[in-house]
Amino acid sequence: MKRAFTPPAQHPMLAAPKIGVLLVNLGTPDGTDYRSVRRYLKQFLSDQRVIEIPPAIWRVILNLFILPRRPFATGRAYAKIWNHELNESPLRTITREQATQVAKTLSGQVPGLIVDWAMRYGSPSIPDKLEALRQAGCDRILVFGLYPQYSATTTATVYDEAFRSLMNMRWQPYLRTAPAYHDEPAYISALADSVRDHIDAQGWEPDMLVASFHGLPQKYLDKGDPYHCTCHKTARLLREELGWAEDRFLVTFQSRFGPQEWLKPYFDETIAALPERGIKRVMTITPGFAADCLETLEEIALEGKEIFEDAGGERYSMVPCLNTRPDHVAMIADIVARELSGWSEVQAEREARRPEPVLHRHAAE
Ligand SMILES: C=CC1=C(C)c2cc3[nH]c(cc4nc(cc5[nH]c(cc1n2)c(C)c5CCC(=O)O)C(CCC(=O)O)=C4C)c(C)c3C=C
Ligand SMILES: [Fe+2]
Ligand SMILES: [Fe+2]
Repeated sequence: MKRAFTPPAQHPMLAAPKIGVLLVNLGTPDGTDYRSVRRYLKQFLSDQRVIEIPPAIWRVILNLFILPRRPFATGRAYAKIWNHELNESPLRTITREQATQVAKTLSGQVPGLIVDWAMRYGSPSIPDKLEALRQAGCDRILVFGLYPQYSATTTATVYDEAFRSLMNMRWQPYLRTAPAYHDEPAYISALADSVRDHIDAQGWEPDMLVASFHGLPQKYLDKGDPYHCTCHKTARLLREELGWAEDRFLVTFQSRFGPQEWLKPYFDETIAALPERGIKRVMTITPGFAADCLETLEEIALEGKEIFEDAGGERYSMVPCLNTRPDHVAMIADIVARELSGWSEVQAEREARRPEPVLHRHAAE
């Protein structure tokens, strides 16, 4: 006689299967106070993809020389750009809004899709969000690093963390990662349109457009990180899309950290030297950042203006990051849709087969 199978009480019940998308940016502290910034910096700067000094030596330097002091200065910098209304950093506000907008854009296109967001450092964390997506029924998840230019220090560490999170799951979702998009035509044209829109809004033409990318230690380029080359490719494509001459466009690298040599030319030195060459009206753009953050709002918009004006510059303005511009949201949504190829068809079939949400059932039942 056939006996009915009784699943154990703790047997997982699976919600109707769905597809998840997790947009991930770098991260940010929970507050501007010493403790919050220290916690964030400790996690960030303990990442061996970011700091390649042997861990035993680096731990001593980090704990004795960096963490006792740097959180004060970094906290003061965050305080200048903090979103007081929501009590969070602009990077967090913008990333959340990007996820909401991408979800809206794709809602009619891909059935059963959940779009969420996470931060590589700080909260909400990648493991927490992957677990939440799994709980919501996502058995296939696309992780999308919000970095236009691939670097081991950014893109790779996001994907490392995502795969590491799966190590703790008994029932893993299937994971895909989205490629960086430094030369996507839609990204380049959104950048060019953002420059044109900014010039219109400001009502003046710059003598020079300075494209500033976050720096890396020169050593990482020497060891094979492709980031430097892809930054230059983005910049060249942007200049060509704008139709500007080479002498009206510069590429620089910002945000040096530590005493070693970083990618050159350095942003601060470059803009300080422009006024004496007669270049008095400058606009800056930061194509390497998908969202405005400390590095753009404080370092480029505020500090950069001060450096340029102290050196005799007359007009200075930063083109905002692509943030939630409709062309940026559409570009992200298009890449997501492309990278879900195959999965969206499977999902459409699942939806067609199953009008009602179905709980997990055993074949023997
Ligand atoms: C966009 C690409 C980025 C690369 C490449 C990158 C490399 C990199 N960064 C540090 C050290 C710091 N970065 C900090 C802030 C920060 N970095 C990025 C992006 C890239 N970093 C962003 C978007 C932000 C801002 C986050 C926000 O909340 O707004 C900081 C913290 C601030 C400070 O204390 O100065 C540090 C430190 C290294 C060492 C590195 C490559 C090796
Ligand atoms: Fe950084
Ligand atoms: Fe290069």
